[in-house]
Amino acid sequence: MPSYLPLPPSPLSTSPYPSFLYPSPPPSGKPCCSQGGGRRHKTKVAILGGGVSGIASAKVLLQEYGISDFVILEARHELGGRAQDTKIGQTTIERGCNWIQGLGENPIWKLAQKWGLENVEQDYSDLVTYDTSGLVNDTVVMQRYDKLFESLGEYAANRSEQGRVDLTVKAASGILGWVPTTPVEKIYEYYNIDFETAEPPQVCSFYNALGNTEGGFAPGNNLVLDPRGFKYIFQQEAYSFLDQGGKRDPRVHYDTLVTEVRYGQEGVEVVTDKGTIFEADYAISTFSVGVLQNHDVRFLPELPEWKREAIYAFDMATYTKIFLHFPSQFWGDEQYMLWADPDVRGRYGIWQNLNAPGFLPRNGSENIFFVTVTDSEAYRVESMSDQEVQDELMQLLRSIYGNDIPDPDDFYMPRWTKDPLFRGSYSNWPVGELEGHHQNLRAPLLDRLHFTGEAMSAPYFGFLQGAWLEGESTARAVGQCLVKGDASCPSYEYHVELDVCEQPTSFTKRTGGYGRWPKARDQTPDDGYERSG
Ligand SMILES: Cc1cc2nc3c(=O)[nH]c(=O)nc-3n(C[C@H](O)[C@H](O)[C@H](O)COP(=O)(O)OP(=O)(O)OC[C@H]3O[C@@H](n4cnc5c(N)ncnc54)[C@H](O)[C@@H]3O)c2cc1C
Repeated sequence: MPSYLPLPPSPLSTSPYPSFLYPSPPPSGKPCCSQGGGRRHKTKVAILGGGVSGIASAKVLLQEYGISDFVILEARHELGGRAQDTKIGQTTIERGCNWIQGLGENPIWKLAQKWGLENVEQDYSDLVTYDTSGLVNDTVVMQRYDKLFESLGEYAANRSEQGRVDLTVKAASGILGWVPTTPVEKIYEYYNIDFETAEPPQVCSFYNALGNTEGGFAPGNNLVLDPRGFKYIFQQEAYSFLDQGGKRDPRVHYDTLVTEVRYGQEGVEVVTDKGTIFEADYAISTFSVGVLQNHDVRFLPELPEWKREAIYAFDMATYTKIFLHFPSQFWGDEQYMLWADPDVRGRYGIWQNLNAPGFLPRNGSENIFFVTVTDSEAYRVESMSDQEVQDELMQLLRSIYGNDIPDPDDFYMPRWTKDPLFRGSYSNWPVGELEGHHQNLRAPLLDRLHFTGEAMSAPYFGFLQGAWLEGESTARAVGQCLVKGDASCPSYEYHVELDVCEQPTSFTKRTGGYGRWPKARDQTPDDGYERSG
């Protein structure tokens, strides 16, 4: 048997809590319930999902271990996963990931350079704020928040060093004196926390969610503005090692939905919606934690309780960008406009100007203003029609910029939570998720069924680099088992039961300092009104 862990005991034998979903037949050597009359294909490794993690896994298997006998099973018509785009007017806009967050050694930055991806430096401090009274003097609030953010970093490090328990970001902020009460204070906090984590401070783990936005790499957040879309670099990278120009490599099965994964000590069987069964020595699941939480794929035997605990203890957050295309630009040149809603924190709060200097040309035909909503506001808009959302947005914009502004001539809003292939936009580390939970999230089952994807990356969860690096590292584990034999499989830590006293959380997860935000102004912008403080 592989040495990496004691065999997880049968879910039924360790846990009095099987889920009520389906009966769990006892695990045997063969993948559970090995039967079914569909077409059968044998392969060494079945990669489930062709997003960034799936591509990185395939590349490592092939280039580092010489394993060419793999398949990628992808439900969509193309590779890239959450790197996907559409057009508004004549402009390509990113439905999903938009920034390269962290430069230098960040593998995503390296791919961007390798494939010549067009991107522009983002300046989060280039902003104006409005509330119901008009343009707001926000300097004092910003300075206070920026100070708080610095102290939060130090406080987290000190607490963690002393072995003190994790808190929510809201609790930690409150302890340090930040209790936002005005709409401007609330939107500025939202800009610094929710706009990154896609969940509110009362949910986010102080130690783990408040990391470094550049993900430990050299500072810099660059916005991708490329007509070929962000996905271009991932697809090009895949095509560079796949056969037949990539797109037609028979190992990549597009439009193929995985419906069931049967795992045992000798291998894995993967059943698709086409009735085909892939018999693999190993499988690598790249499904988002949202997909795992929603039972979109049936696992047999049922995932053990410790695995389910890890899956449900983590969060799949929702971050929704709503794009409006106008015949002319009526907003300012700043990169950001913050709206401090008087009633609901974060409602249509963060606007981005795609016509800022250095972005799309000003006064051309492509005038794009887009707003981001998260969490409960994202769920709210997802349940509304496009027209209802557009009407609300236009009412707000007219209250800010006047009744004369034109109607949009194009509109686009994705619905990530409703999409069964994703069930949200990216993961977030909530308070209550222990390091041990996260180790359980990553741990393979019976050494045969591996789990990868952005959520499994402790330092870079949520980010593209998390997806890429985790895909690579999982493929290395599988490659080692295949090439050197089961006895050399790397070990993964996992815990059938988590004892809170033995599982302290710490603030060392995300390396690279605490410079995630704040979006402090380097200098006071010349925006035509007097600032105090
Ligand atoms: C709105 C939004 C904004 C974001 N912004 C940024 C950003 O600016 N910077 C950044 O670094 N990251 C950002 N991210 C996160 C980033 O996109 C993800 O971390 C990364 O793309 C995840 O890659 P993955 O391979 O782990 O997962 P995925 O991309 O989810 O790959 C999984 C694949 O599995 C497929 N699949 C799912 N179910 C099945 C099934 N049953 N059968 C077959 N195939 C299936 C899916 O189609 C998908 O292709 C953003 C994401 C979103 C949605």
